[in-house]
Amino acid sequence: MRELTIETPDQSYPVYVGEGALSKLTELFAGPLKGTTKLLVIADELVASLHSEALQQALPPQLSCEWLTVPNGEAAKTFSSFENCLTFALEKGLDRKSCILAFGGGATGDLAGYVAASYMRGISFIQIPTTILAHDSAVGGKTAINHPLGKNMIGHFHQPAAVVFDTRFLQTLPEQQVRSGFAEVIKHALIADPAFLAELKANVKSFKDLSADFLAYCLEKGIQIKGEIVGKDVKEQGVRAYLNFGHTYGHALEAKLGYGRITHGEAVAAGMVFALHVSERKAGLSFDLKEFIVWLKGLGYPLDLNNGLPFEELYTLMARDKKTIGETIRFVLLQEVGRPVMKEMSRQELEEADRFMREEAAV
Ligand SMILES: NC(=O)c1ccc[n+]([C@@H]2O[C@H](COP(=O)([O-])OP(=O)(O)OC[C@H]3O[C@@H](n4cnc5c(N)ncnc54)[C@H](O)[C@@H]3O)[C@@H](O)[C@H]2O)c1
Ligand SMILES: O=C(O)C(=O)C[C@@H](O)[C@H](O)[C@H](O)COP(=O)(O)O
Ligand SMILES: [Zn+2]
Repeated sequence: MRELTIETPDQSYPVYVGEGALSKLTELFAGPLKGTTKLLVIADELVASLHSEALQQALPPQLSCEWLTVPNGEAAKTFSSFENCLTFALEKGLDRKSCILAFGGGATGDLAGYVAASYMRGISFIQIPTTILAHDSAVGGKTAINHPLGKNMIGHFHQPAAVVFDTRFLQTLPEQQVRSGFAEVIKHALIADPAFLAELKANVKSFKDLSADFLAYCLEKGIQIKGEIVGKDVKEQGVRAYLNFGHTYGHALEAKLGYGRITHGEAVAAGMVFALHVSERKAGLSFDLKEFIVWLKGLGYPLDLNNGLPFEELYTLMARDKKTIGETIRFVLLQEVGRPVMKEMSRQELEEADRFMREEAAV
C-alpha cells in the first residue's frame, strides 16, 4: 500500500492506495478524525452486496454506524437519491461531527460527497472507492448530481478528509468497468505525461491480462497527475480544466443517450478522439490518431456513440458545458501530448469533428 498526499492551499489529505488500505480507517478515526460522533456509509447497492462485510470489519467498533444503500451506478446521481440521503441523515441524527463514508464507484462518491457538502452546510467525508475510474473521481473534491439538461450540473467543491482506496475491491469489477476506468488513466497520460502514454500503449493490449502491479502503477500515476493539477487550481479557474479533456463531447453523449446507458469512460474515450482530431487542426498537435483509434478499438472502446444522434442536440448540450463562457464553447485541446491548451470553438469546427466521429473514427 502507498500513501500519496493531495495538497491544496487550504487543506491536505492522504490517499491510501493498495491492498489492505481499509486498515487505515481505524487510524484516521483515532487521529485526524478523532471526535467523530457517528458514521454514515452511503453505499452503492451492488458494492454493498459484494463487499459490505469487508468494510464493516474495518470500521472502528466504538463508533455507531448507519448504512444506506443507493441505486448502483449513475442512477444514484439524482435529486431524489440526494434527498433520500439527506432525509436519512436527519432521521438518524447525524450532527456536524458526523462523517460520511462514500462506498462505491464515482457515481456513489459524487453523490455522497455532495450530501456531505450540503448536510448542515458541510460535514466531513471519506472516499472509499471501488472502481478503477475512481482513482480520478475520489480525488479532488468535485461532487455532483446530474440534471436532465447536463452532467454534474448541481454540486459543490468539497474535499474528502481522506481517500481509502483498497484495490482488493477491484477484483470483482466487470471488464466493461475496467475499460471505463482506464479511459481516465489514458486521459491523465495524454494531458500530462507522454512517457506514461507510451507505457500504456506498450503494456495494455487487452484488459484480460492486466497485471495487478501494472494496474497499481497506473492508479498511482493517475492520482499523482490529478493531485498536482488540483493542488494548483482547486475550483477550476484555470489549469484544472485540463482534467476535463474529452469531457465536453463525452458529457453531451452521456446526457443525450441517457445517464448510465453508456459508461462515463466510454463517453470520455470518444470525447478524447473528438478532441484529438480538433487538436490536430487547431492546436498544432502532431499525433498518430489513426494508430490511437486502432488501439482504443482493440481495447473495446465503442467510438460510434453519436450514431443516430442529431448534431444539433449534441451542440445544445455542449453549449451548456461548464467551461462555456457566455455563448462561447471552450474545449481542452492538446498542442502536444502533455501540453494542453484551452481554445474557443466555432459551431462549424464542432460539426466537422462530429462528422469525423461518424464517418471515420467509428468505421
Ligand atoms: N468527481 C470527479 O472528479 C469525477 C471524476 C471522474 C468521474 N466522475 C463521475 O464518476 C462516475 C463514474 O464512476 P464509475 O465509473 O466508478 O462508475 P459507477 O460508480 O457508476 O460504477 C460503475 C458500475 O460498477 C459497479 N461497481 C462498482 N464497484 C464495483 C466492484 N468493486 N465490483 C463490481 N462492480 C462494481 C457499480 O455498481 C456500477 O454498476 C460518473 O458519474 C462520472 O461523472 C467524477
Ligand atoms: O476533476 C476534474 O476537474 C475533472 O474534470 C475530472 C473528470 O474526469 C470528471 O469527470 C469530472 O467530474 C468532470 O467535471 P465537470 O466539471 O465537467 O462536471
Ligand atoms: Zn471524467
